Amino acid sequence: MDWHDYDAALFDLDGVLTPTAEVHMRAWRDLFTDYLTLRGITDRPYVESDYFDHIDGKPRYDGVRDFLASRDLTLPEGEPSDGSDADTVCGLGNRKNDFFAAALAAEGVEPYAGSVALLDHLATTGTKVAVVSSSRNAPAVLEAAGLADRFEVVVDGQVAAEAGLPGKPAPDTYLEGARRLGVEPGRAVVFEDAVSGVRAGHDGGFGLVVGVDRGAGTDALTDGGADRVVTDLAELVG
Ligand SMILES: O=P(O)(O)OC[C@H]1O[C@@H](O)[C@H](O)[C@@H](O)[C@@H]1O
Repeated sequence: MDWHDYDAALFDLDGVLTPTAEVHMRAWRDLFTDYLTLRGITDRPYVESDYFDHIDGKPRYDGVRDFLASRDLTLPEGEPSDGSDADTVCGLGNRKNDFFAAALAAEGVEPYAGSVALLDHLATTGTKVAVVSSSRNAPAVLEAAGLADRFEVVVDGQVAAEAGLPGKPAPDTYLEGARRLGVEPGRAVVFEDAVSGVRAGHDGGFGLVVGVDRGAGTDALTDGGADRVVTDLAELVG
């Protein structure tokens, strides 16, 4: 990998820089297992592949809506300010966030060592870096992981909602990250562990889309638009 071929690297956060995709995954499992059980829906319980097929990488309320649609269920949209007990798309998403916040507070977060090694390397090559995450928790996770100071540009779920940008798999948040860095998408590399995210990078016309396989699978990431797939970002050092 010759980093002089590129001006910037845009990183997804959960599952790329920090192992928090797993924390989100558990929170979604707890939410939907409770939800389906309480409603007596037992014919198709929540299973692990539901996360990768319907939720992974998408903004909070899109994840709720898309999972419910997989079970032919719909709920009123509600408002982001809905309490976590509201039977709305936003209420369920906020309930999931209660599970996520509790786990983050209890467990803390350490970044992936290989990802830190790549960030250290990019600091020496002068490559610009940004975080592009669907999560509204991205600033808190970056802070908890000790990575916040490394990124001047962070396009997170809250920023996207305020700017009216559609979330992944739409390319808009990655394009906004490149715009804020002042680089052409064709000269930037996207790092993503979710199929929705590699699709966003591919459709945004980025110079290279790297799939990071943390469980989605090489085939799914390649089919989604990844140009190459790695299991650790240290593979891209030097
Ligand atoms: O609910 P939040 O923190 O805004 O996160 C939304 C999504 O953020 C993404 O980064 C994760 O891959 C998803 O699993 C998560 O659901």
